[in-house]
Amino acid sequence: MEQPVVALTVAGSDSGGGAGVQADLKAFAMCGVFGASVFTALTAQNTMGVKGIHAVPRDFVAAQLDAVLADLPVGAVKTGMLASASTVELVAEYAPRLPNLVVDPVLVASSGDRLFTDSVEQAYLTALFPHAAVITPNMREASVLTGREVSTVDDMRAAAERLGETGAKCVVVKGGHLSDSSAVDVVWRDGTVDLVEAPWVETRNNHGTGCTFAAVTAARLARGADPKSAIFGAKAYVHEAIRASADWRLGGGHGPLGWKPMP
Ligand SMILES: Nc1ncnc2c1ncn2[C@@H]1O[C@H](COP(=O)(O)OP(=O)(O)OP(=O)(O)O)[C@@H](O)[C@H]1O
Ligand SMILES: Cc1ncc(COP(=O)(O)O)c(N)n1
Repeated sequence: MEQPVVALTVAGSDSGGGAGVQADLKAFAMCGVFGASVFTALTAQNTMGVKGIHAVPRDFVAAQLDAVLADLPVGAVKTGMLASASTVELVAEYAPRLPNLVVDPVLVASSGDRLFTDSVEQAYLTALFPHAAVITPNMREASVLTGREVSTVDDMRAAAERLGETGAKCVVVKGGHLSDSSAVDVVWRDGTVDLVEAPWVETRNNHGTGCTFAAVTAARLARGADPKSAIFGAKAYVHEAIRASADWRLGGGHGPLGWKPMP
């Protein structure tokens, strides 16, 4: 009998259900992958913003990682909100045991609220990125991480090349914050750059797009896809999921994405 493929998310809880672990597990399920979850933080959050963060102590993040890795055949790992430099460093220590590691360097929520309790940029750049199969900063995160403005596709390309110097095998700079008629992401791999595009969907329901993109990438890597096809599949899935909820009015702020099973 065929056994399920397993992916693991290491991320924060979004009490509003749109982002974080809640979004990741939904995306894994839509890709036919069983999801395990290590919580790094609880957030008191809704579509309007982040009201509070309660970080999980480092030792208990480690205990969760130990429990999952000792028992389940994890095929890929996605990290989201890691909440503190200490947790970023902890995940880096575990990285040799984390296959197909997709790092979404979450710094700020779509509401503009900070999602970390101290300065995590350096820990991402020097400790975690060198272990990553794919990293997925958005434009704002790429700007913070490179110390340069990222507001055009050329800037995204330059940022992707610079972030490739950290040792990450593949870099996706996501363009969800480009005001354009098309949603363009820049994919850097082995010194070559590709653009991946989808039509722009006019909606305010974009809470969790980044989490979902990285989770689908990890799910597809776990199922054996190569990085490029995993990323192109994630782009197609996110487009469909945004379309599925484009007309919803759930909550007073940035609403969540819908879902759609993906072969
Ligand atoms: N309105 C939209 N229409 C089509 N694609 C979109 C839209 N908004 C975002 N995307 C796509 O969703 C993916 C995630 O991009 P985005 O830049 O929003 O990430 P993010 O800022 O990390 O997400 P989040 O809002 O969850 O933090 C990218 O592929 C981006 O192009
Ligand atoms: C727990 C958690 N993880 C990640 C995000 C980023 O998602 P978004 O930028 O869509 O708010 C979030 N808001 N909350």
